[in-house]
Amino acid sequence: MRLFYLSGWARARWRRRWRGSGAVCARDCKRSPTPEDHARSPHAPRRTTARTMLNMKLKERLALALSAFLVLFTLMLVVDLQMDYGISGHRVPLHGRVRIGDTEDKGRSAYMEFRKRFLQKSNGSNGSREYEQSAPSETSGIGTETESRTPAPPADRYEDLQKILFAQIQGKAEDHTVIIPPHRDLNVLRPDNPTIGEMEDLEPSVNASNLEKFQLKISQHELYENGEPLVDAVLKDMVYSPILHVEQKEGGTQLKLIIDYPNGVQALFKPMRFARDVQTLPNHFYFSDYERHNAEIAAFHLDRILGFRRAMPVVGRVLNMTTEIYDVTEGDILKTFFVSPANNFCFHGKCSYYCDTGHAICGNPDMLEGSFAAFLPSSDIAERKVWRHPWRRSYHKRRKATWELQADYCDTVRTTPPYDSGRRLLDLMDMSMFDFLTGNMDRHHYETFKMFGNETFTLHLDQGRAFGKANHDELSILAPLLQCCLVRHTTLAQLIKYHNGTPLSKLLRDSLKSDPVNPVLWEPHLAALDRRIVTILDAIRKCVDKAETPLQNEINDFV
Ligand SMILES: Nc1ncnc2c1ncn2[C@@H]1O[C@H](COP(=O)(O)OP(=O)(O)OP(=O)(O)O)[C@@H](O)[C@H]1O
Ligand SMILES: [Mn+2]
Repeated sequence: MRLFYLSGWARARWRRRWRGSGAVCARDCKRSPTPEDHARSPHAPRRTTARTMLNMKLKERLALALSAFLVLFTLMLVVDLQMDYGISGHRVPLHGRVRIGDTEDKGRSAYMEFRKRFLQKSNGSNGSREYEQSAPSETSGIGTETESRTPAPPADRYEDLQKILFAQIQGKAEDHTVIIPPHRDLNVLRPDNPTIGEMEDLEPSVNASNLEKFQLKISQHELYENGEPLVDAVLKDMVYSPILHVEQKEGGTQLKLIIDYPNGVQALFKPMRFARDVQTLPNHFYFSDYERHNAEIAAFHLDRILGFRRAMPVVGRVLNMTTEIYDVTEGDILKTFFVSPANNFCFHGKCSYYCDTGHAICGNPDMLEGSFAAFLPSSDIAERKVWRHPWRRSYHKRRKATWELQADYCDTVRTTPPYDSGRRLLDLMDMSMFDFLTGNMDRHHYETFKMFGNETFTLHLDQGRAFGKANHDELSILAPLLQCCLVRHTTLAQLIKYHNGTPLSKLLRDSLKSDPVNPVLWEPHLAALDRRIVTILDAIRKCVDKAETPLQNEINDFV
């Protein structure tokens, strides 16, 4: 209504315009029309048509009328289909969800839509919004039976998956092909679980640092035990110990510093570049994304909450760039320090990405926040093996990786050592879920400790590119899980526990409160965790359904 209301001022302007144009016409229309005017006149063609009609025979006139009627009727049908007036008897719900590029599924989705509406009606509820919201768009491809038979539940508690977990605890469903029960999982069985200290016959010296003690306690199946008090001790040392020396770490793509503390303690430092709410640039590929120090901190906490314990302890700390970096370093890096136009102290170091004046790391004015990751044991004590990740991305802006092109890629991986037996493939499934939760697309390699052979855990190293897009869930990170349809009983149990109980976002938020640079994560990143858990659980459910009724679900492939 407001649109049609004209103020006094506007009305006056409006009238003036009309009067103005009328005046123009009155002036112009006085002169005799030229042939050009004739052609322009709206009456000219109408007059010609009438004359032609008169000259026609009756038969021709009838044929013309019939054609006109047919054209009109066709037009009506088209309008009917679009607007659902019901003339054609073909009803398409006006607000029905339309899926683009889903030609095969047309019949089925129409059926699903009907069933959904029918069930809601008969249930007398208005739960359609909740239903739509509880169905994650990424995995709600072709509806499963579970989706259709549920009359808009307020929240899906994944009771079907819980049933399998319960059966496995009671010693049933032991040969499940998707959910691997504890008694078939070497991470649970742990027939042997020696520590690095035991393997190397090393004991911490009398005045050993907390980190040295921690390193010697790293075992075949995890970095540290659940509740290990040394974790907190190591974190505290990295925050409160004086920094004796700093040098740039060789290798790697982006700037990192090695921090030396007293007593031989070392940490890997990644500097803060942006505020917490700065997201990955939309036109940046994962491989040209900047590293985020807070992602390293949050990922350590998340890895611990999920019970993996495969990430080294990481903590945040604010440094004085003058006394804690510039004064205690030497070499080429010194030449890269400068004072910015905003009077902040900056440096850029030397590395293959973003190590130039345009991408400098700047303090405020000389206080710089960063992440400090406890150092892994040196290669003299525990050498590491670097593995190419089978689901590595192409790291090329146009090329695709093999796993993106082959739907049965997992069959190849499953039959190739070390993925054909033991815990390794299950570890990659965990890593895929961990990375999906954090949005980390940068898992090109992974590392293990050589001394433990193949039956050892995979380290969760380098989470610098995680937590970059809070509102985007990158389903391709789940490709290992989606293509192999394999998950540890223990991992699934954890995910269901967080989904049905205290949300993962809350647990992580609470855990991060102990960090000196808290708040570590932007809230939307925390919210994303709860949303992504649902996607993972949906994916596992689809795998289970597919395993139980393979033919019916053949078309339900995700990737
Ligand atoms: N906590 C640690 N202690 C000791 N060394 C580490 C630690 N974390 C990582 N490293 C080593 O440093 C290397 C580089 O670290 P990281 O992967 O985090 O940096 P990066 O610049 O992201 O590397 P890239 O660009 O190759 O991914 C790793 O491959 C690993 O071998
Ligand atoms: Mn990296």
